[in-house]
Amino acid sequence: MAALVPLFQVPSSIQTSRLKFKPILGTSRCSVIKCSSSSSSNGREPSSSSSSSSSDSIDKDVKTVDRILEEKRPAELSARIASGEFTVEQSGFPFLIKSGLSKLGISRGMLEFLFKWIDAPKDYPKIPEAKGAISAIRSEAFFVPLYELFLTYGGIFRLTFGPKSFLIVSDPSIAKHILRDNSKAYSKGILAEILEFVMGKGLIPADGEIWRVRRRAIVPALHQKYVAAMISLFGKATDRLCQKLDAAASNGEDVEMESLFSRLTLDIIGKALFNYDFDSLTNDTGIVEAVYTVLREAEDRSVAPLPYWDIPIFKDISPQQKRVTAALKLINETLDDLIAMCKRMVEEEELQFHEEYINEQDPSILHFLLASGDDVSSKQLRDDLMTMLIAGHETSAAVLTWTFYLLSKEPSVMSKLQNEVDSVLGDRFPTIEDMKKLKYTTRVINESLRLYPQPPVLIRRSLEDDILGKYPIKRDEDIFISVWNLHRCPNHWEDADKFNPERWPLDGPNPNETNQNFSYLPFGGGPRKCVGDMFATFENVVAVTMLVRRFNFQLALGAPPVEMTTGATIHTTQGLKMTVTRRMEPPIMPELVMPILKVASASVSEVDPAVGQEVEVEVEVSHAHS
Ligand code: HEM
Repeated sequence: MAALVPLFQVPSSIQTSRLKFKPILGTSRCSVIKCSSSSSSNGREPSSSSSSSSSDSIDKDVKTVDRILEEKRPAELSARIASGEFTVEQSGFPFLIKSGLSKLGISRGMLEFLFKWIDAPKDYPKIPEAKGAISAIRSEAFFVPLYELFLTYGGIFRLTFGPKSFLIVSDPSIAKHILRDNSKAYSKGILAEILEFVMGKGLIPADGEIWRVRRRAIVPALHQKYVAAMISLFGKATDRLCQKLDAAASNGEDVEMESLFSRLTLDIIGKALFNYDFDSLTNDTGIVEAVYTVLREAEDRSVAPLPYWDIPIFKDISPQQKRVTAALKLINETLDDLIAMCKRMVEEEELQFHEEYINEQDPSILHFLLASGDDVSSKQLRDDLMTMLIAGHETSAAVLTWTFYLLSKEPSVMSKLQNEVDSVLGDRFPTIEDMKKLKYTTRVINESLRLYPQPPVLIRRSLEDDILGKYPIKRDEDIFISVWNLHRCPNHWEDADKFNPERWPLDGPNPNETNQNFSYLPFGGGPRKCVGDMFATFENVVAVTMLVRRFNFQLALGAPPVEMTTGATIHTTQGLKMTVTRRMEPPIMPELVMPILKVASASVSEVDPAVGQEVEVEVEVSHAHS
């Protein structure tokens, strides 16, 4: 979730002109995120296959300029730091006394002890500070100019707009410190404030004791057997989408994939969380509309220049706010009904609760929580369900959207992917056993998550003074950890902007924040790491495999350019319009076998909520029937 409010709260009158946030690299660095609607880049004649020598040489020139600029940038920064621009000068009375005592032979250790409290902050270098024109970042997804600033100012810098300032972190070791090693010293800050209206004290915004108790209750619900059982749910839901695409392919209609992916993942998460079929791929019922009203409001609040929702009279008379209140009421009532119904089911059940408990009729997380005897108020349960509904819906939809966008730009990756799917699945529904075999598909998802992390920024607030890298910080600092920057850092990644699933060896471990030492953190890290990482990975793998084995996807002719905008996750500005065609040579036809209670093993990284430690576990997965 990216709450961006503060970036946009400062009036332009207090901007300084010392540094303009003008992208230094020109457009080439960002070309991967744009495609024009002209015929050469609409996916029918992918630009990557063009081999004209003049464009090659232009490409080379651009790369050389990029490289020179990239090499120059650290040098410029070093020169600015060396010039003392970012360093507080050592002057004043305490400094004079200290240097006098030093000359008298007092040891350095003793001096440091004596002067610790007087000049501690001044002994440290000052965090590089970027000040600038807000207009420059308003025009595009806010994390793109943050990337340019990162190249200039380094792995941690302060972004200042008048009286407000934020620390932007793009250094893996500092990210590790905040998220894992000293996570207790950080809260969710602004994020919790913005999401309160919809998530209450749910797991994402919650901090402290409430978070600890709820995390302990919820993590066990996503056990291996549950995730395995979800595979068939993913398959059935994607099959409904395939039917829709089949009709579009027959009629020669283009489809807007971003909204279809949003509906697919809403249908999945509704069933997975509380056994409710939104059926949003087929119907626009009141509840589906209510969910979208609330989701859009959460995103609008994230980018609002001021907290309009708190203005006393406005919030009562604004039609949009009235719609939000009505939508929340409908969702809450629906959730209350579902909770009540599930409670009755659990009461009537001959319950033998155990670690991998699962109810065959209703394998939902809600059922697990109630069966576990989780002592929780209905309000808290509602907050948790709503949190997971949002967390598990928008993120997966965004991953699928950008994966298909990337695939449409790289036909060679698409055909390699289709080959794997044909040979592993044919036209059968995927099973849990297939998840281990679909290695290239998983790498495609890994790589898509590297280029388009969802969310692109993690938000924290310091609860106490701390030291980040070599810089001391005070409590109440708002911090944005830019996963976008970490995932595209040119020093860490070769050809950082290139969609290249081959960068992850097929026989290597599944990349995660632990084995990539916090340079790659698609699901966060530390005790607050995503609880749905395995669920989401399998969901994406199932959806991708089932779609690409039946269809080819190309950007539609004349479609608007695919550009990014930020809400909670990275959205497109105008949708992802694609032409879908049935594959010419369909794979060997159906062996619709769904094995019952087979056993497979999977390796996942999990955080023990009790101790907040990452552990790599090898687990047995019992696969429930389809
Ligand atoms: C591809 C899909 C997904 C991505 C990329 C993703 C990513 C993330 C990330 C980066 C965080 C850490 C946030 C932070 O540290 O501030 C997170 C937290 C969380 N995610 Fe996911 N997520 C996905 C799917 C899901 C699903 C399917 C669920 C639920 C079934 C889920 C539930 C949660 C929850 C509850 C948290 C908060 C955990 C805590 O604070 O203890 N996510 N997710």
